[in-house]
Amino acid sequence: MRTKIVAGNWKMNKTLEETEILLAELSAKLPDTNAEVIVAPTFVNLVAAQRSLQSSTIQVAAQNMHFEDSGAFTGEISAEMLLNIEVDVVIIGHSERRALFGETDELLAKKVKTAIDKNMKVIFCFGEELEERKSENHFAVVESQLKNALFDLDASAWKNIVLAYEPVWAIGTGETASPEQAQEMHAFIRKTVSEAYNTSIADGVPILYGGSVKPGNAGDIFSKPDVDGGLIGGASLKADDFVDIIKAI
Ligand SMILES: O=C(CO)COP(=O)(O)O
Repeated sequence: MRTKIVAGNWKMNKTLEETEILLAELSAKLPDTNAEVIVAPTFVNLVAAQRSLQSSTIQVAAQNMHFEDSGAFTGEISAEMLLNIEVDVVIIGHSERRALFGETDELLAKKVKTAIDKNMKVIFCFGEELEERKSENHFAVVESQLKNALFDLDASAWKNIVLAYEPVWAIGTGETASPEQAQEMHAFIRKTVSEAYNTSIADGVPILYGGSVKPGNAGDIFSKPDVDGGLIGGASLKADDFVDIIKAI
């Protein structure tokens, strides 16, 4: 049985006060669930989030990190700094980091390697753009994103990897991949991991779907056999919506 995960990527949203209010609400309303629940507030609010969630099962993740431990990297945050505040989950490779901040597969491979070396859990994001789907290149794009950033990892690393398939055309657009499109791609991803490693690694790795997941569509998407949960953007910023999505798993 694979781990089910519902993770909220808050992106560049919520002040300190808003973070504390949302987490208090979420903690109070969190349903009984076997799924892991993760929230990723912005860096400056991670310490407060950890404090607010001290007696909760909700885990805290960072949205990004640098691959070096320290040094002259203005504006960056290291794995060491995250671990020092007890954050051991990190989102790497989000399409906004790739598209808006120029993060390449090569850079992402370094970040993943550092996080894995430090025994952190990595939520690795990838997915095709609209043009790539229209030209039917989506499988090739996803395969190369996985290969370039992950397939040099030792087999033992995979116990700490979570994959998050986020088709760029579905992020923040209100347009979701259909449950069938998500299942088709997730099955392809699992096959690709199986060919690169083995079936036991492929069967064990949680694959999340992300892109306009809402309370109204979460149940259908999560019902697919290769969809192990979701990475939620906009709908994770409202406690009631996020709770309803958790209930749908
Ligand atoms: O990018 C996402 C999560 O990382 C998805 O964002 P939305 O749920 O707002 O489409």
